[in-house]
Amino acid sequence: MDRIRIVGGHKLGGVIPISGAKNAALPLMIASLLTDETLELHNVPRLADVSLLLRILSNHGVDHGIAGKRPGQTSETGQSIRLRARDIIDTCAPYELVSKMRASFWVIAPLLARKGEARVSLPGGCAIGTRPVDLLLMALEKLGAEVEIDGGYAVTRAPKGLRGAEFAFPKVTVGGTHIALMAASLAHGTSVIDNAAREPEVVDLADCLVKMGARISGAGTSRIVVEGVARLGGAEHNVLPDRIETGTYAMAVAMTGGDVLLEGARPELLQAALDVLSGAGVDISSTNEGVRVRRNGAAIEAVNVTTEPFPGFPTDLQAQLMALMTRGKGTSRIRETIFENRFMHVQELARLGARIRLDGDTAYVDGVARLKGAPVMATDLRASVSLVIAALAAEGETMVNRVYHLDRGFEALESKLGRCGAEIERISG
Ligand SMILES: CC(=O)N[C@H]1[C@@H](OP(=O)(O)OP(=O)(O)OC[C@H]2O[C@@H](n3ccc(=O)[nH]c3=O)[C@H](O)[C@@H]2O)O[C@H](CO)[C@@H](O)[C@@H]1O
Ligand SMILES: C=C(OP(=O)(O)O)C(=O)O
Repeated sequence: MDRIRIVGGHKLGGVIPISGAKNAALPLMIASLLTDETLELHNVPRLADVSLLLRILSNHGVDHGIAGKRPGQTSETGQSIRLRARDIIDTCAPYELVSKMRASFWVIAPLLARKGEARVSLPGGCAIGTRPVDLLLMALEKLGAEVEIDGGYAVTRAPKGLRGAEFAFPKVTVGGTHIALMAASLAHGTSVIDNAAREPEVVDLADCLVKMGARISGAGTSRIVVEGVARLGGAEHNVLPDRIETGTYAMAVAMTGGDVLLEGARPELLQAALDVLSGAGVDISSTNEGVRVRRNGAAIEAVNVTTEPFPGFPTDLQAQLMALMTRGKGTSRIRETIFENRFMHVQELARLGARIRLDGDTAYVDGVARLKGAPVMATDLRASVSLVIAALAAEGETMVNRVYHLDRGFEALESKLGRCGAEIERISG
């Protein structure tokens, strides 16, 4: 199994290109199941989750190919892919594939909308919480599907097609909103989705569906209206830049000190996180090329932050912020409200010398003068990268084990950081 070795203590300086967003690319790829024409996606990150989803989509009959490079795309970052689901050959998504990645469950919506049936394994448990799918199934039921759980599978049928409906999610759910958008786009009649997720990735999916012929208004607000259409067609779409990758590198630069341009980043996608960093004393500025992050000598001030659905501070940046605050001046308070068990990084950060107390959904982080390298291991994607951030500022060597978590969501991590002066290498095997 690969490991990443980091020797801390180097300031970061230079340019880090921001990749396409994993969490936008995945639902966009799944949307290819809604049409028999070609969906061409650009700026798709080269990630393990993308490769796995391609396997899942192939299983349903999606042909895929890598399209030519676009200006600015290197062999290391970003790819253009063409997806075509001429016919759906299988409406079952098996346990072996779906259990590896939560987002793969979302194929349930286009399979049902296009073929009138779907049998999809319930997604596996995950290191950040229980993550039920009750609200996703509720949305499909509201749109006229019959749903039952059979042998660990969600089995849904709508033999006469889905029909538009008006409903509200009792809790904001990104995946629920994605699948409601896809299903409602091919339903008979109009749907109104209240308390919809406002995340930029939802807007990106809606924009692409509109290019495919869907009639959607209000994406990005908590009330989305979808007028169903009889069929959708092909389209070409650029995946939006990854706001979580942007925030992660911003925190890495804040941690080590230095001056880095996050090229292609869009500040409006993560304003809450950038505001927290500014409040902590980090110099953040928007330029025509992206977001510039600087910290030269100033102390990192402690923060008081609660994770919330967009436009609030994202749960996917909570672990990274916690890593940064291990070097903060005073005690930071970080409250996690989205996932009940997203603190697996706490015990690993402690190996590096961090002082963190947990009290229910809140972590209290007492800043320390120095961290020291150690072997660490994390159990999920963002927790893993929080260890990388801490290691960049720790004295001596840190070995981050179980790198496959990082490969799920961070494209070319070692070379992006290495080119900015970090001492970081992957050790294979
Ligand atoms: C691939 C992808 O885009 N993943 C993101 C997506 O996950 P995902 O779409 O799975 O997260 P949700 O927004 O659905 O989850 C939000 C909350 O709702 C709960 N819930 C969700 C569905 C349901 O049927 N029942 C239920 O109770 C969840 O357990 C969680 O407590 O949004 C999360 C919240 O921004 C991010 O952390 C993930 O990175
Ligand atoms: C939790 C995440 O992903 P997933 O929903 O695929 O587990 C994430 O991207 O941080």
